[in-house]
Parts: sequence; structure tokens; C-alpha cells
Amino acid sequence: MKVTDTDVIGVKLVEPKVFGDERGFFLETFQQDRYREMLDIDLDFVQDNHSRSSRNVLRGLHFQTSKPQGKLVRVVRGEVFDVVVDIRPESATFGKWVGVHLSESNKNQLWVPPGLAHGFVVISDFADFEYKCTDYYDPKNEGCLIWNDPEVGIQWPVKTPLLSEKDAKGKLFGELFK
Ligand SMILES: Cc1cn([C@H]2C[C@H](O)[C@@H](COP(=O)(O)OP(=O)(O)O[C@H]3O[C@@H](C)C(=O)[C@@H](O)[C@H]3O)O2)c(=O)[nH]c1=O
Repeated sequence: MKVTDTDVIGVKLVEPKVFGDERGFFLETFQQDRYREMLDIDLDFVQDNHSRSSRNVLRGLHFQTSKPQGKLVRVVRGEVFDVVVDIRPESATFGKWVGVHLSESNKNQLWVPPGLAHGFVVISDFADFEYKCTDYYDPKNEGCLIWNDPEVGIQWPVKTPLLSEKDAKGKLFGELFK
């Protein structure tokens, strides 16, 4: 397992160790002691989620206000471009975004600490997206930063994504955080 820091403070790319043999492959996708140490966190995961989305679907950019969720995300089938935006005003990387490709072939994971905005777009026919969360889903606490905010300037690989009604009504960074 290899863990690499990204351009957004606290967001880490995890490359798990994959054991391949004539039967297929095996990997550990979570092991509490090791992940706590390697990610430098002291948090428990309390919810696991799985979503399936078609090509060009963009989910995000989501965050929870008073109950922020840390997320350990990965792709089981297909490929996505996964994005995190730093919305922590006290952070040295406030306003910055980072994007990584997560796919069934690279088997990478991304650690998104509590308090950041997260989303992804599907760049394969479909994608199965799985993630662990450090707090419970709470729709009353949910916020949505608009995917194409010009101030944030995310370089998405899809220019006209498919969005939920909720995500199409996401708010501007300036409206939310200044
Ligand atoms: C996220 C979530 C949704 N739901 C329900 C609410 C709704 O009826 C349906 C679909 O919800 P959404 O449209 O919000 O699902 P989705 O757009 O997949 O939301 C997710 O997006 C990614 C980018 C994240 O980072 C996640 O934390 C989460 O916000 O599922 C739950 O019951 N529990 C959950 O934890």
C-alpha cells in the first residue's frame, strides 16, 4: 500500500497492494490499524455506500455542514474522474481542487477528510462507486457546490454532464464560503 499527498492538504491517494495470480486478484480495501496509521487519522467509519452511474453522470460537489463526512472512495467497475474541493476557510489550500482517475483497473482509493466538497464524473459506460464514511448521511446538513463554478475552475473531462435536479441547483463557491 502506497499513500501519496495531493495538492489539497489532507487529501491522499491510496494505491493498495494487489496480489494477482492465475485465479484473479486479491486486495485489502480497508484494514483499520494500517489505514489509520497510513492516512494519519483517528476516525471510525460508520457507513458504507455504493452507487452506480451511467457514462457522463456527474454527482456532486457534495458536503455536509455540521456533520462533515470523511470519505474513503474507490471504483469497483468502470472509471471516474474524482474531484475534491477545499472549502475549509482556515486551510492553506482553501479554494483549490484536486482530481484523480479512479478505476477498476488501477484500484486506487482517495481519502477525503471531513469538511471538503466531493464529486465525480463517469468516463466509462457505467461505474460502480463504493465508499466508506466517517459520519452518517444527514440530508438536512447537505450542501452542494455547483460543479462548474468559474472561480474554482475544475478541468472536468466531460463538458456537458448529466446531473440530478439537486446538483444542477448547486451554489457558487463565493455564495457559500465568503
Ligand atoms: C448519499 C445518500 C443518499 N441517500 C438517498 C437520498 C436520495 O433519495 C438517494 C440519492 O441521493 P443523492 O442524489 O444525494 O446521491 P449521490 O448524488 O450519489 O450523493 C453522493 O454523492 C457523492 C459525490 C458523495 O460525495 C456522497 O457523499 C453523496 O453525497 O439516496 C441515502 O439514503 N443515504 C445516503 O448516504
